[in-house]
Amino acid sequence: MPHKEITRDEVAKNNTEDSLWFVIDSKVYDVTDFVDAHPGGESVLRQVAGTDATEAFYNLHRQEVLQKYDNLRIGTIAGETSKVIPHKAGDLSVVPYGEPTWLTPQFKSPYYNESHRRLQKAMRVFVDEEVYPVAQECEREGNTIPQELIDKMSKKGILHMRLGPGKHMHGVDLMDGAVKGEDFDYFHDLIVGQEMTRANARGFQDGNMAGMTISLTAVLQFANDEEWKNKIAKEVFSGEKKICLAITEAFAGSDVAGIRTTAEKTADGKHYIVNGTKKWITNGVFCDYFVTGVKTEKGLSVLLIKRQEGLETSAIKTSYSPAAGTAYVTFDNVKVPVENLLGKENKGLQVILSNFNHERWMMAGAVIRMSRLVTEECMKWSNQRIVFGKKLIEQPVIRQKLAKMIAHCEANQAWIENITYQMTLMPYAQQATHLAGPIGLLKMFSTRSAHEIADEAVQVFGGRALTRTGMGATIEMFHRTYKFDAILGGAEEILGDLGVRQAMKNMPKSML
Ligand code: HEM
Repeated sequence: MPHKEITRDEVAKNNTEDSLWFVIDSKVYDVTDFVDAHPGGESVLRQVAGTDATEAFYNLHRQEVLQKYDNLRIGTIAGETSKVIPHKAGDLSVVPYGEPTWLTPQFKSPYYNESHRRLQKAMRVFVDEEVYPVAQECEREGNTIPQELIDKMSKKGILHMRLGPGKHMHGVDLMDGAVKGEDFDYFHDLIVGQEMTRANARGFQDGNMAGMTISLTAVLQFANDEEWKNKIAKEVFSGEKKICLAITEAFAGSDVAGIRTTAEKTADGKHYIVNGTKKWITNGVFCDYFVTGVKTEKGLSVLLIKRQEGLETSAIKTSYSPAAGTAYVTFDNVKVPVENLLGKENKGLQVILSNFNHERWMMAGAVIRMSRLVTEECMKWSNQRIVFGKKLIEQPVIRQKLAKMIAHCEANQAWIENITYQMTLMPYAQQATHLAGPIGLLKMFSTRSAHEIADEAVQVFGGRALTRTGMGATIEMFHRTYKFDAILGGAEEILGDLGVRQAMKNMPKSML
């Protein structure tokens, strides 16, 4: 039926109570039975009955609406072809600046090779087909990630990849052979993070194993028993068990040393007894293991604590979706075997700090990608929306806003690629010495950019940026949630300060 050819005269005749047709982009829609269900109301559809409603439609809707309601399409106008480009899974954006330069055909990049391109393609298809629909539903309904998606990601090696390069990748099949585990580098890592962000659901983005990416690393690097480490890693990488990082407390956020949860050794020296609370614990609601910062006799220590009697979690309501599984965690005389100590007793700060750089770099990558998605939305909207009788893009003030947004996106992507390149050449310990500062500054700047971009995007979209559904949904979410990137993993001010302090360590002692 949809392939039927229909003339414009025929469409024009169907403008009655009993038969309501119109044309959008050379395709004919019969909305007779849809009028009652149309979220925008019945009268607006009757006004365009029998006519070409392309302009009216695109002034108010996203292209995806037509894909969703494709069952209303009854044919095409004889002799005409569609001008709208429908999105297919895996497609690159055709909007200028909608992709970073390395994914733009007319530009070259020194950083990416064929395996990066293969991985990008495979990830784009996977995110479009598998992650996006689940992410959107979880974000909307406030549900945490379904096991089915975790299992699919585990099979594709995505859980392994989220931890970055390392021994845990050796021999692992990644996206059906897109890249060998042994060859996986920080550019592959950047690609995975940036592609996953495109699911465009900020609460879900953290709910999608963010806890694992910042806590399992501590087990892999600091477990004191190889066999025990391998058992935990296997459980988590298979998706059977979930793990998160429990450091922050009501008493201490960026000020890690200020935590008050205690771990006292039992008289026989075989256990720690843990008491205290943790706040803002991403994924805590559904996790089996908690990599927990505790106060021991002479300093900070880190313990892997299993969910058990005495350990309770409750959901915290935040400004993003409960899909993140953000928890308040209480420990009441929780008994933990001493074998669960990560690193050395009282030397926990090193364990906690060791993963900060990767976490911050990863967060910067994500917010930079999300900023681009928002900029792309603004480019599309400005080109589509008619106000005061002309396209929004024809207003110089709008072009100024877009120029600013694009400049922020391009500057940040170029900076993160430069830092990523340095990371590929430095062992982890050297990264801490030379890159903790630049990564701190990058994260600070990328969230300052997000602040500017969110602000401008709301002005471009107007009222639609204030509603959670419809054309402005992406902007509404970004404006409501970009602060998670500005606070989590170290607040902007702390990171800026870290960057300058680290720079001053290399300042020559003599006056210059
Ligand atoms: C097959 C054709 C159509 C479908 C499937 C459709 C579907 C929808 C949907 C799902 C929404 C909710 C908002 C969103 O998700 O974007 C909506 C809103 C709306 N629609 Fe339609 N629509 C169609 C055609 C039209 C046409 C031709 C007009 C004529 C002007 C129209 C006017 C509106 C209005 C005024 C709103 C409210 C927009 C807002 O609040 O910003 N629709 N429509």
